[in-house]
Amino acid sequence: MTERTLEQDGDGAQLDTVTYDVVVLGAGAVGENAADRAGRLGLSVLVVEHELVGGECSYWACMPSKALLRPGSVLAAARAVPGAAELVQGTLDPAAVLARRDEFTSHWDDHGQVEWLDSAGIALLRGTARFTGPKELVVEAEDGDTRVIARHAVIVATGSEPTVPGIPGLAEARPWTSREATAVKDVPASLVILGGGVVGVEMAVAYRDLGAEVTLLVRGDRVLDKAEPFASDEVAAGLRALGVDLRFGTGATRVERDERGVHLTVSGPQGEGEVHAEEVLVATGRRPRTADLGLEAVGLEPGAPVAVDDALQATAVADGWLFAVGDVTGRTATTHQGKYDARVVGDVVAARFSAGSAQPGEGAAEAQAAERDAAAFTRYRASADHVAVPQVVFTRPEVAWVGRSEQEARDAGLRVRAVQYPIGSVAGASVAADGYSGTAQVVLDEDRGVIVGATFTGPDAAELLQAATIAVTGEVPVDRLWHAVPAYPTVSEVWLRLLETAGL
Ligand SMILES: Cc1cc2nc3c(=O)[nH]c(=O)nc-3n(C[C@H](O)[C@H](O)[C@H](O)COP(=O)(O)OP(=O)(O)OC[C@H]3O[C@@H](n4cnc5c(N)ncnc54)[C@H](O)[C@@H]3O)c2cc1C
Ligand SMILES: NC(=O)c1ccc[n+]([C@@H]2O[C@H](COP(=O)([O-])OP(=O)(O)OC[C@H]3O[C@@H](n4cnc5c(N)ncnc54)[C@H](O)[C@@H]3O)[C@@H](O)[C@H]2O)c1
Repeated sequence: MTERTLEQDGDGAQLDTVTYDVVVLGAGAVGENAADRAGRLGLSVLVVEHELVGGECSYWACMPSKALLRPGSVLAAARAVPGAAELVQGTLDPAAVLARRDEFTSHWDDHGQVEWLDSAGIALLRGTARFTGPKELVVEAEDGDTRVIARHAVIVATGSEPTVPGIPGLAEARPWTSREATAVKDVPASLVILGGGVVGVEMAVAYRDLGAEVTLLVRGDRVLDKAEPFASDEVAAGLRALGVDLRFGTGATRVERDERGVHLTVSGPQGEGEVHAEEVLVATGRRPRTADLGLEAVGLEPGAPVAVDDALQATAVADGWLFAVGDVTGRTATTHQGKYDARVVGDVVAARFSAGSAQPGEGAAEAQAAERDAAAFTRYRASADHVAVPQVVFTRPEVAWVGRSEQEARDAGLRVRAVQYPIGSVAGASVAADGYSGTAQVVLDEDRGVIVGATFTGPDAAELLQAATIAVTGEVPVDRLWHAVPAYPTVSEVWLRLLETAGL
């Protein structure tokens, strides 16, 4: 049910007031999914968005970055197969790559996503939302402010934004963040990247493929510090093979920009030095977008993540009306995992506050009871976040992992054994590419006889991941996995080799 009224604000001005059952802040991929499911049993849902419907992933993150990376990977795949390789001459066509990227971002036009919201019966209010109290917000827009009241629940899905370290001169040097890197119109001749996390390594590959000279400064001693160490080493070797100037133990201490580009004073194992480039990309992590959200009006700390439980309910706010999901929680940092949480929070909100149920034959009271008493791994609890989060890094080699690394498993007190196999040794890999190079590893829980983590590197490693995610999430005993026969000759035959190596 939706209501619209005109009220007077403190200055006597007329203020449009709208009331919805559920209000979602942020129409990124995560907010859209949460809104969709929250409304499925008849609750009225409003989404507030101050930029583009579709959020970061559609316009400045997943989609454009993968559009920039894919052509280089296709070229490399063709070059690894004699017969095709001879026909692949020269390098990428940057203009064509950027044109295809523009198609992926719908030229930064969100009308297609707005149509989807309409078709799903979700209302959209454009403007910047700020809490004024529990279940109450003001949405500021150019054509005036609107007071928004949530009858039952507010779901915060405002995402995250890049951090820019306080290196002297960096902010004034107009650095790129992931936004500029993914929306680039002209490929610079040279790029220096700060940070060896996911954005840093993916953009190093993309810009090298597009013809730029790339320098990657990593303050620690490895890239991708959340990956298994062997995967970090393989990505580092891959970057160097592509011609990236990869420097470990190195940070920028000062940055200046003039008409020739950016000039960084860097400090590393060889002492102080200088790096010059046309542009500098800051890829040093992200923070939740909560600084200007009026969180203080509901007793939360502005700028901090909104902490939530497995039902995605805010843990520090009374009365069970506030929920949060996606990057803003600090709990997930990828679109797929944020959307998983969004499905959970949507179902939780729908069950708690609707007069109906999504389950055939189940009434509202039963749905509420089912949600209230929900155990882990039911549709009402985001349980996979703790044990089975998948991540793919689209470098060359690709890296894909799920669940716990060997070290994380040991730190959690599990008695584990890591089992590795070189993927290039299976018949399917030798068909896929000459000189296929990659590694598969599973982390076996010796006490329970199940896989608690897996990592794959190599061409198209991403496509090996879902089988591992199913094994980890389903806690499939390895004795039973033995009977999941991989087809011959596919790369998936590495599963058989892993199990044999484990002793089956
Ligand atoms: C370069 C890059 C590449 C990535 N690649 C991948 C990938 O390949 N795969 C993957 O799974 N993940 C990837 N990610 C991560 C992924 O982009 C994020 O996890 C995802 O976008 C988070 O979605 P979200 O809906 O939580 O936030 P967002 O997408 O940031 O959406 C939040 C929305 O809220 C709006 N908003 C914020 N504050 C307000 C306010 N006060 N009022 C109104 N609206 C507001 C914003 O405008 C935005 O539209 C990548 C990230 C980056 C930076
Ligand atoms: N393929 C994907 O799924 C994908 C792709 C890109 C980004 N993302 C998501 O986006 C998020 C943000 O990516 P990101 O790469 O910005 O963050 P990140 O946390 O992955 O990496 C940031 C890196 O910068 C380093 N760093 C931090 N401060 C620094 C400083 N002052 N100087 C030098 N280095 C510094 C950190 O040690 C870390 O290695 C990630 O959590 C990731 O999950 C996902």
